[in-house]
Amino acid sequence: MAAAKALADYLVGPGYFDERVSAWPLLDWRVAAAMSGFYLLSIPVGQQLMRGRQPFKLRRFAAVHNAILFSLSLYMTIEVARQAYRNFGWQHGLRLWCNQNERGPFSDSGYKLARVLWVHYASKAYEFVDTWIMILKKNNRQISVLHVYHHASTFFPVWWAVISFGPGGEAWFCAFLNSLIHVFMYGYYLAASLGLRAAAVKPLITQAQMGQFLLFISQSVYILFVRACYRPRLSPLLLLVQCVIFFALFAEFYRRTYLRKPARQAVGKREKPEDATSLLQKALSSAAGFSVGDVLGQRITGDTWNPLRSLELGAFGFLIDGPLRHMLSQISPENGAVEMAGKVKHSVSSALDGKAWVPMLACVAIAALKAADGDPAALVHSCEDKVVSLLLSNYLLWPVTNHIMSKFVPKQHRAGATHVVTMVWSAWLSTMGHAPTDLLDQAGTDMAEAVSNAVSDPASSPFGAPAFAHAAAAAGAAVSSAAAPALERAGEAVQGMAALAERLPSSLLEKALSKSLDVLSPLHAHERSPSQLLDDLLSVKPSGALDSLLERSGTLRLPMVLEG
Ligand SMILES: CC(C)(COP(=O)(O)OP(=O)(O)OC[C@H]1O[C@@H](n2cnc3c(N)ncnc32)[C@H](O)[C@@H]1OP(=O)(O)O)[C@@H](O)C(=O)NCCC(=O)NCCSC(=O)CC(=O)O
Repeated sequence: MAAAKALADYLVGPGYFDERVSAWPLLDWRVAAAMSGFYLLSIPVGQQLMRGRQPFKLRRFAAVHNAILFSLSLYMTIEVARQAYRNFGWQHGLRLWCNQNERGPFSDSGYKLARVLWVHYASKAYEFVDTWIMILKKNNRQISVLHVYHHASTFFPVWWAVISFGPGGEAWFCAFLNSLIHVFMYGYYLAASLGLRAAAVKPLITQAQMGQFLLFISQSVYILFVRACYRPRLSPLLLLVQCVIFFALFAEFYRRTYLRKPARQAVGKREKPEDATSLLQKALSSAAGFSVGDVLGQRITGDTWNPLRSLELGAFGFLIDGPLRHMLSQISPENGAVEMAGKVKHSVSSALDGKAWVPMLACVAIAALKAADGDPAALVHSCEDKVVSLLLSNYLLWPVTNHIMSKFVPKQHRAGATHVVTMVWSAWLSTMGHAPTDLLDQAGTDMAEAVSNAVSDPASSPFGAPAFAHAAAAAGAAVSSAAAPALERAGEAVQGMAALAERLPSSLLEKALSKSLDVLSPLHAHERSPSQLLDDLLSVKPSGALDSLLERSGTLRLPMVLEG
C-alpha cells in the first residue's frame, strides 16, 4: 500500500487529479476507457459486418470528415501557440521545454490553454472515424497495428492522463507540434478523398511524423531526467514510452512503404547495401566501439580507468546507439529511398547524417557519458558547449571516411574498417565528455588543418589508400590534440613511461607501448605531421592486445607517479 502511494506520488503527486478540470466532459476515466474499448471492439465487428458486402466509396463523407480535422488541426496549432505564449510568454520566461504546470486558480490564458488542450484530447476520439472510414471502404491494408495502436492509446490513457493530471505546462509543445503535423496529414487525406494523389509529399509527411516523435522523446528525456523540472511525471513518461514505440512502428512503415520496392527493382543491378548488416551486428559493433572508445578516451584524458563507465557505455552502444543507427540506415538515401549517383549519394547521406542524426546521437552519447559519471544534469551545458565542435569534427571525419571507404576499401572489409573509425570516433566523444570547450574548438581547427594537409600531400601508404590513411591520422591527431592539457599534466610521466618502455626487454609489446605513447603525446611537442604519426602507428604490429597494452601503460605510469 505504501509502495503504491509512493509510486502515485512519484507519478502524479502531489496534487493527483486536477480539480480544476475534473468535471469537464470525457474526463471520467471509466468513460474514456470504455470509449477506447468500444473503438477496439468496433474494428473486428465492423470488418465482420462488411464481409461479403461491396466497399462504400464515401468520397463526400471522407472529404467532409478530413476538412473538419484539417480545420480543427489548424485552429489548435494557432490557438495552442497563442495561449502558450500568453500564458508563459517571453516576459514570463517561456522556454521551449520545462514550462511549469501551475496549480491554483486558472489565469485567463491558463484556462484557455487548458480548454484548447481538452479540445485536442477530444479530437483524438473523433479520429476514431478514420478507422471506420477504412472499414467501410474495406481498406484493410490501412488498418495496421500502427494505426489501431495509435488511435486507441492516444485518446486513453495518454491524453486522458495529460488533461486529468496536468492540463497546461509542457503539454503545449506536444499539442502544438502534433496539430501542425495533422494539418498536413489531414490535408493529404482530404486531397486523397477527393481523388488527388500527392505521392511526392507522402514520404515527407511520414518523415515529419518521425521527426516529431524524436522531438517528443528528447523533450520527455529532458524534462524527466536531465532537468527533472516537471510534475506530474506520468504524462512525459507515457509520452516517452509511446513515442519510442511510434518511432519504431513508423520506421517500419517507412521501410515497407517507401524503400522496399526500389530495393527489389534494383536486384542484380546494384550492390546490396552494406547497411543490410543485421540489427544484432550493429548493436554488438556499437557496443564494442563505445566501450573500447571509452577505454581509450579515459586513458587519453589521464583519468584513472573506470571500468564501470566503459561497461555502461558499451550498454549504451548495444541498447541505443546500435539499434538507432540500424533504424536510420534503413531509411537513409543510401538504402535506395532516393536514386542517386554514387558520389552524390554518399555526400547527401553524410550531410543528412551530420545535420539530423549526428548532433542528436552525439548529444545522447554525451548524456550517457554524463549519466555514467553520475552527473546527468551536466548534459545540457556539455551539449550546448560542444555541439559546434562535434558537428565540425563529424563533418571532417565521416564524409571523408564514407567516401574513402566506398572508393578504396573492398566491400568485404568495409564494415570492419568502419568499426575501427567508429572506435576513434567514440574515443573522441568520450574525450569530449571531459575536455573543456576551448580545447575542443582548437582540436576541431587542428583537425581541419590536418585533413587539408593530408589531402594536399597524398604520399603513398601501405593501405594503398593515402586519403584514408591521412584521414585516420588526422582523426588520431585531433584526439591527441584534444587531450593535450591532460597529457601536459601527465607530460613527465608520459615521457618517463616511454623511456622506461625503451629500457624494458624489446618485445613487440613494449615497442608498441613506446610508439603509442609517442603518438598520444601532444602534437606540438613533437612537430609531427599526420603522415609521420601514421607511419608510427603502422610500425606498431597489432599483435599485442589493446588491453594488455593499456594495462602495461597503467603499470608503467604508477612508478612514475610514485617517483614524482
Ligand atoms: C502519409 C501518411 C499520413 C498516410 O499513410 P497511408 O498509408 O494511410 O496513406 P494512403 O496513401 O493509403 O491514403 C490514402 C487513402 O486513405 C483514404 N482516406 C481518406 N481519408 C482518410 C482518413 N481520414 N483516414 C484514413 N484513411 C483515409 C483515402 O480515401 C485513400 O484511400 P484509397 O487508397 O482507397 O483511395 C503516413 O505518414 C501515415 O501516417 N501512415 C500511418 C498510417 C496511419 O494510420 N496514419 C494516421 C495515424 S498516425 C498519426 O496520426 C501520427 C501522428 O500523431 O502524427
